[in-house]
Formats: sequence, structure tokens, C-alpha cells
Amino acid sequence: MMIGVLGPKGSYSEKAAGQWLAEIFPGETASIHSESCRDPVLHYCDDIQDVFSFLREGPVDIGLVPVENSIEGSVGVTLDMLLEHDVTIIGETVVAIEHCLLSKGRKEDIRIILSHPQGLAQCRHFLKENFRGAELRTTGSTSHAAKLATEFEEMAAIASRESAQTYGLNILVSNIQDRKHNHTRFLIMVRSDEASAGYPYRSYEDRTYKTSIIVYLDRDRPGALYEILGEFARRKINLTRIESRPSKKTLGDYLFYIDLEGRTSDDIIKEAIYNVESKVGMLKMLGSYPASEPV
Ligand SMILES: O=C(O)C(=O)C[C@]1(C(=O)O)C=C[C@@H](O)C=C1
Repeated sequence: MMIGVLGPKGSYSEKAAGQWLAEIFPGETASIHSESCRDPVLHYCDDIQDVFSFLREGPVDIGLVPVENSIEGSVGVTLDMLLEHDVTIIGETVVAIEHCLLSKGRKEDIRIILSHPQGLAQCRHFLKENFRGAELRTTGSTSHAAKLATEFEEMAAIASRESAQTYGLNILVSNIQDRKHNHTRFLIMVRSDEASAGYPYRSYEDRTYKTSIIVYLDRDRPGALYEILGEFARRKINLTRIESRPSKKTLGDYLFYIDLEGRTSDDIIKEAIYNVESKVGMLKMLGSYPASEPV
């Protein structure tokens, strides 16, 4: 079983994969590099688009991508890819993100700071207060930034504690994100034509399930969104997230990404989604899956 994640080694996506596997195979050693956990192997991808492409074309069987962060909000490219690709979400996991400033050099020598755009954005205050004159450069992932920072002493990376160890860098400052509590939610997906196959899955008796959908209203008219939300409210279905994303057709035209509590095997969810479908231009089902433990 090959799991596609953002690489190289040391990324938060890798951490998320380990955490998810430990939940799916409780009691087994959650090592993604060993023979345990029914042999999962990580396939490190350069960017989020590649996770989706390798899932579609192989060799990846399961894709894991970040979707939202508690400080910075949605990961736009993931939302776009969820619309474009034929994938089904089978799980989610929430990871605590503690960014560190890593370098080979000393704090006073740092001229260039590298990180994934999410990493830079989550540490905006720290950067403004401590490195006003430094050049900020974006990389494909936080671990890619750490790998690059090994090359020059004037470079530093915003990345995880694990990356410091992996790439032999010093932790100059730890916990530099703008808020102490910083969490990123990751989605775990399979190809939709494989969704009924035997991917690793654990049925939880005690867990809330979530269903994710994308809707496109087609025609802007008063009360259109209100009508859709009414289908859920009337049935007392709790929405855990609603996010708009440009349709990219014209300015001011949006898609809505909705997460709700419940699963499509529940009649009430089936009925609500059926009714919503009749009111919108497009509805895409992304899947029903066990919600992660509250953080
Ligand atoms: O760069 C990484 O290490 C990632 O796994 C990506 C990512 C993201 O895109 O949100 C994951 C968690 C953090 O929020 C910062 C970066």
C-alpha cells in the first residue's frame, strides 16, 4: 500500500500519515518505514497537485493532503484539486503544528527565510517582529525548506522539530507560530473507482461521521444559499464547515464546500442531499468518513 504525501522526509504530511495509520491500526507500531502497519510505504511528492496526479495514475493508492489550518484557513489548491479529481475521502486527521526556526548558522546571521506558504503565513508576527529585513522565499513544503537550509548558514527554515533532526539543523527558536494552538486538518483519499475496494478502514462505533460535498449554485439569485442550508437546518443536520472558493469562471462566482455531520448511509442525510441536488447546478459527493477526535 503506497501513501502519497508532500515530501521530502520530515514534512507535517508525513507526521499526519503516521498519526492516521496509528488510529487505523491501533496497537501496532505506527511506523511507516517498517514492515508493521500492514506494510504501508510513503511516496514523497513535490507538491499537492502531484499527490492527486500520482493517485490517479499510480503508483499511489492513498493520498493524504492538508486542507485547512486553524490560523491561516483553507489550503486553496487542495480545494481546487478535490473538484477536479475523481477522489473519495475516507478519513481525516488533525495534527498539532509547532513551527521552529531551523538553521546551520546563528540567529544574527540569518538573511533568507524559507518555508511553505502556509508556514510563512502562520508565523507572520514572529517574522515581522524578528526578521523585518530578511528575504522570505516559498518552497514546496516545510521539509523542503529545511533541506535547502542545510546549504548556507545565512538561510533558515520554518519547519518541524523532526525536520531539524532529519537534516541536522539547529533549532534557533521553537513554537514561533502566531498562536500557541495551531492545528492542520489533513484528508485521506482514494480514487473513487477504488472506494469500495479493500483500503485500510476502521469502523468506529463511537465516532461522529462527516460527509463532504461541493455545490455550485449555477444562477445567483436571492436566497439560493439560504434554501440549501435550510435543507440541513430543517433536519437538524449540523454543518461543521462551509467554505466558498472561486469557480474561476468569472469574478464573484463561487463554489461552496460543505462538511456536515452524518453519513450517506443515514436516511436523513441521503434525503437532505437529494433535495439539495435538485436546487443546485452541480453537487459533487466527496465521501463520508469518521471525523477525527476533537482537539
Ligand atoms: O509543508 C509541510 O510540511 C506540509 O505538510 C504542508 C503544510 C500545509 O500545506 O498546510 C502542512 C501543515 C502546516 O500547516 C504547514 C504546511
